[in-house]
Parts: sequence; C-alpha cells; structure tokens
Amino acid sequence: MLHLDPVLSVIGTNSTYEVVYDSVRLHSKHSVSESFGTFVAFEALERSHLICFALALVAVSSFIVPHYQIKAPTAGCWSLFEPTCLLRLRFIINSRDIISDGYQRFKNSAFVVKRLDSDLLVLSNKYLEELRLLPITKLSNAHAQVKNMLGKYTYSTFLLESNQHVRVLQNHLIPNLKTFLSRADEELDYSFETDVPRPHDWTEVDIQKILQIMVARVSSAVFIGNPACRNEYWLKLCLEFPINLFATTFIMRLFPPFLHPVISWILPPRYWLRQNLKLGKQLVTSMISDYRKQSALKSEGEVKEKSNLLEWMIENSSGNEADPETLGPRLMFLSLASIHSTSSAASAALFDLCAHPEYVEPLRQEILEVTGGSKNYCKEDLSRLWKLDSFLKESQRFNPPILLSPQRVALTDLTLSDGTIIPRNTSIAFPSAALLMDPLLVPSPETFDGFRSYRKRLQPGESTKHLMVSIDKNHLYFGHGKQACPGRFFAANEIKMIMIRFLMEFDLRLCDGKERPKSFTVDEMCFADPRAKMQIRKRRDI
Ligand code: HEM
Repeated sequence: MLHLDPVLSVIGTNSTYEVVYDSVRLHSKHSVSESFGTFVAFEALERSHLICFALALVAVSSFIVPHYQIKAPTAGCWSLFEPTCLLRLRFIINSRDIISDGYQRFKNSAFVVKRLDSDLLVLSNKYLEELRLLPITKLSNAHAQVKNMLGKYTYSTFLLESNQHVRVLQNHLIPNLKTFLSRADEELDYSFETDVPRPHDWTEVDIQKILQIMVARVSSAVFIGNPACRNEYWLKLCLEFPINLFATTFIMRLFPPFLHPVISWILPPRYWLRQNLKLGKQLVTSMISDYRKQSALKSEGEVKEKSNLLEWMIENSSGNEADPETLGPRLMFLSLASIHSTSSAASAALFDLCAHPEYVEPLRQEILEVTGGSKNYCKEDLSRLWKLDSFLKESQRFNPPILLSPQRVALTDLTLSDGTIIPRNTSIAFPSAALLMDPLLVPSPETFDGFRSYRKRLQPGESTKHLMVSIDKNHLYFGHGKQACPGRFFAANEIKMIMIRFLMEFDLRLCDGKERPKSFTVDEMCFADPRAKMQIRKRRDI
C-alpha cells in the first residue's frame, strides 16, 4: 500500500509541491470545464480574423500534408472544384456527414477522408478479418495513436518503445478483475459520499463533471492504490492532462508541419502539458520510492496483498520501463485511455435513461432480482444483468466516442487478398459509427431500443453474444482484433456499478424544458455538450 504523506515528503515539502501544481493550475485554469474553456477561448478572438487565419493556414498545410498513393475515391466533396483545403477544414466540424457520404457510396470497398494533418484510408469492414491476422510489426495501433497525438510534440513517442500499459491490463487487471472491481466499488462508495449530492428535491447537477471525478477516483484506486488515489493533485492531473493533450494536438494540426517546431514552443496548452508531465513524474517517483521502502520492510515469506497496477508495473519491467521518466507518463496515458472514455459512456447512458424513462422500472427490477437489493452483491453477478448490458450497448450505439475505429498505420506495404494495395505509412481506419446506424445491419437504427440485444440473447444459442463488450466486424466500439481495448471488461463493469447506484438510489430527469443534450464532433472524435446538466433527487419510494 502506498501512503500519501511519505509520498509528499520524498518529493519535498507540500509547498514545493503546491508551487509546481500552482504553476500548472494558474495556467491551466484549474478545472476541467475551464480547461476545456481555454481550448475554445479562441472564440474570444475576432471571429472573422480567426477564420481568415485558419483558411490561410489550411491552404498552406493542404499542400504539405502527406499524400499517399492511395487508389480510392475521396468522400464528402461538394463538387469536383472544391479546394482540398476547404474539404479538410470542413472535416473538423462536418466529419459525420463526410464519413457517411463515403460509407453510403463505398462501404464495400474503400474511401479516403481528408483530415487537416493527413489522409485516412477508410476500409470496408470486410477486410477486418484478414487484417486482424497481421502482426503489430506490420499494422500498428500504437503508431496510429502517436501519429494522431502528434507524438513528437506531445511527449508520447515512448508509447512506441514498450507496451507495458497494455501488458499490465492483459496480465494483471483482467485475470484479477473480480478483486479490482471490489476495490473499484469501495472507491465508488467514497465518491458517492463525497461527490454526489443527495437532495430531497429536484436539483440540477453537472453530471459529467461528477462522473469524471468519480471515474478518475476509481481508476486511480486500481492503478495506484489507496490512499494515493485520494491525492487531489493526482486526480486533477488525470483530468487535465487529456484536455491539454487534446488542445495541443488540435491546435497544432491547424498549422503546416514545417511550422510545428516553432508553434510548439509558444503554444500554452503544450506548456501546461509539460507541467502536467513534470508533476506526474514527481508523484510517480515518490510512489515508486515509497513502494520500494515498504517492500524492503516486509519480512520474507510475508504474504503480500494483491498489488495495484503500478506495483505490477514496477515488478514486471524490463529496460527503462520502471524509470519514473517513462512510468509517470505511462500511467498518465493509461488514465487518458480510461477516464474520459468511461465517464463519457456513463454520462451518455444516464442522459439516455432520462430521455427514455420507461426503462427505469424494468432495470431497477432486474437489479433487485440479481443483487437482492444488497450493496455487497458478488461482482460476478454483474454479468447476469442482461437488460442493463443491453441498455448500455444501445447507448454506445448512439454515443460512440469516435466515428472511425479502429485505426492503424501500415508499417510496411500491404497487399490485401483482393489486390487492394496499402502503401507503407498509410493511416487506415474503419467506419465504426456508420456501421452502427446502417439499416441493413440494425433494423430501425434511429430508434433507441434499449432491449435490442437483450431480446437477441434470449434466442437459442445466442446468450453469450451481443454483449456490451462483444467485438465483431459490425461492432467496433472497442476496436478490433488483438489490439482491441484491453480495458473494456473493467470499463463495462465499472459503468454497470455506477448505473446500479444511480438507478437504485436516485431519481433522474432532464432539466426543465430541455431535450436530451446533443453531442458534437471535432474531426472524427465525438464529445457530449460540456454544458449539459441533469436533475437528480434522492429516491422517495424506498
Ligand atoms: C467506455 C470506455 C472505453 C472505450 C469506449 C474504449 C475504447 C477504446 C478503443 C476504441 C481502443 C482502440 C482499440 C483498437 O485500436 O482496436 C482502445 C484502446 C485502449 N484502451 Fe480503451 N476504452 C475504454 C475504456 C478503457 C479503460 C477503462 C482502460 C484501462 C483500464 C482502457 C485502456 C486502453 C488501452 C491501454 C488501449 C490501447 C491498447 C493498445 O495500444 O493495444 N480503455 N480503447
């Protein structure tokens, strides 16, 4: 177990620590929504100037972005005469329509979408099976992530050197899922006491913010253990780091690559990102040192409690994997992969519940039947919540975090079985969100049918299929193949535990006169409206 006070004393006095944090806080405006505000603070500039400036940059960069010899039609062009730079610019806010155009016309072959920083070859899902068999040395998702994040400028190229953050999930989290879910549940108890108000009357709450901190707490309990997970500085870092990284990447993509070295030095979010990483490294250094001290004190033969992910990473490292220089950022990237994705999925599900209140009673009934109304239900029972699983899967269908998943980079020239050639360095992607709304695959796709998968599972021989975590060529929410999301089993159960608490302890509804909040896209990424709130009250009927 890690203790916070020694942790702080190792890195120096609290005040030293706070100075470092304060410099981050000062610049990053402290809170998540405010940091998001920084990202859109460009609105403060005269809008017309900004548009002219952006158009000029896009025009320049569209001549400079890499053009691969991809033999595939381009999606979303207004006309033959539309300048490529305009198409690239439109992709920022219009990606859904552009991808949908490509999907309608070329869903059985391939098409290209033009993003500001590069072209993406969007392939039919019929190729997934053969691509799945290719080794990571030929087709890599880590390279796609690093390329998307402009790794050189966001300090993320170390992800190409080792996949320790994936190994720890595959070799430690998944085999010990039940233990870690119990830990997660303990931290949820704390979060519900600390972060969630329990009003007797309807009260508006910022549910997205609540869920972000809740999931940050739970992930941290599993990643670094208790009490380190209660460290407010660490929690804030986990929430701010992804936003600063996203803002850095997004703004830099607006500029042609030859300007990146200059821009990167003057870009405020990149400075905050650097501060985040600096602080993250300091904290992790202390955690490592604390862990080593405690391990040395343990008498031989003493049975060690099952460790958190950090301890596993220290014990199972090779090369420089256990150095704080890489372990700190790696833990922060693990938080990046887990926190916003999970909290967004949970808040989308709660908004869907408010928009479709007819599901509340059947879901409560199922929870009562499975858990017997006890808070200490066995975590294996979560798999018996078929209706809840189905509801969450339907919510995923309407609220994917990304329109194009999975994404890979070809590390060698590839020739597919039908002769399609994918040149080396091509970024490829699959139209995951369009597949989920295809009427040939999903009857009445525009209708939210929360028990769609539940009914399918009731059919003979189908009970283990159609799960929230199931992956097949039409369901790419968690990616595909060997490189699919290794955190999905944990995420699905965590979301179910959160839903159980909200369903059983609260009434929920949309704010007066408001519709279910819409999501918006930036490039192929999807976001919920950060201003969206809901109303909750403590349940009166129990
Ligand atoms: C609802 C929540 C989540 C969603 C929607 C999600 C989605 C995804 C997707 C689409 C990928 C890319 C897969 C591919 O390329 O085939 C991915 C990768 C990854 N996810 Fe998740 N994820 C979620 C939760 C989590 C959690 C809780 C963790 C950690 C505990 C996690 C850790 C990772 C990691 C480490 C990778 C990179 C895998 C690799 O590089 O091979 N994710 N996730």
